[in-house]
Amino acid sequence: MARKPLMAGNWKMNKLPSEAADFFPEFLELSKWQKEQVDVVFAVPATHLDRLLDIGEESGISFAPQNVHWESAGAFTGEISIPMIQDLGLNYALVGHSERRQYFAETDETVANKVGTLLSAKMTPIICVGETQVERESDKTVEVITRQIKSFASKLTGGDFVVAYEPVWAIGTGLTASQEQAQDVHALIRRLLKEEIGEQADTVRILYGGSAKPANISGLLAQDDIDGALVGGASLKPADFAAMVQAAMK
Ligand SMILES: O=C(CO)COP(=O)(O)O
Repeated sequence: MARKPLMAGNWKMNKLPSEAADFFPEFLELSKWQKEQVDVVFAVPATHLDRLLDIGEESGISFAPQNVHWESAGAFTGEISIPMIQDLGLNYALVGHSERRQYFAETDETVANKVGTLLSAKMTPIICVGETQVERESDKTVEVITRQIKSFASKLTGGDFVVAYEPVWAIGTGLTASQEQAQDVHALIRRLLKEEIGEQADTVRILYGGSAKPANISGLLAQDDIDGALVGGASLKPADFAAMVQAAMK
C-alpha cells in the first residue's frame, strides 16, 4: 500500500512570531519541495499561526497547533479550541506529545477526547505515542504502546488521522531508535490499528520522531511502516529540514 509520506516539523516553544516567516523562503528554495510527492506540516506555537496563513496558502505547507482543548468553548483559561483552529482554515493538530504528557498532566483519556473532537470536526489529529527509557528497559514497550493506542481506538469512527511514534528516550537526546527498533513498533501500531479499524489501517501514516536528522532519515524512511517523521530540533534549521524533505521525495 503506497502511502504519501508526511514530513512534520515540531517547533515546540521556539522562534518568535516575528521570526517565523523568515524560515520558509530558504526552506522552500533548498528543499525544492514537490507537494504532490510529500505532505509538509509545521506544528508551531499558537501565536505564530495567524501570521503564517499566507505562506500556507501560497506554498501548500500546512500549519498546526501543538495542542488543543477537547471542548469547543468555555471557561478553560489558557486553552485553544478546535473551532478556533478551524476558523483559521487549518486541518492538522498535534495531540498527546510526550512533553504534554510529562509536564502538563496530559493523560490517555484527555488525548482520546481531543482525538474524538478533532475527528468529529473533520480535522486530522497527529497522535503521539511512545515509551520512556525505563519502560523500554523493563520490556514494557509493547504494553505501553498497546495501552496508548487502545485508549483512543473507540474514537476512530472514520476520518483521517496520523500516529507519531516518538520513543521518549530518543527525543532531544541524540539517541535515535535504530531502524529495526522503530520498524518493530510501527508494525505493532499498524497491527493494533487493524484490530480496531480493519483495512483502513493500511492507509494510516505512521511517523517516527526522536532525534530524526538528515543523517538518519533515509534509513528510517526505507522501513515498510515508516511513512514520514515528526522532527523537533532539525526542523528549526531550514537546511536540515529541507534535506529531510528531499530524502522523503526519493
Ligand atoms: O519531540 C520531537 C518531535 O515532536 C522530537 O524532537 P527531536 O527531533 O528534537 O528529538
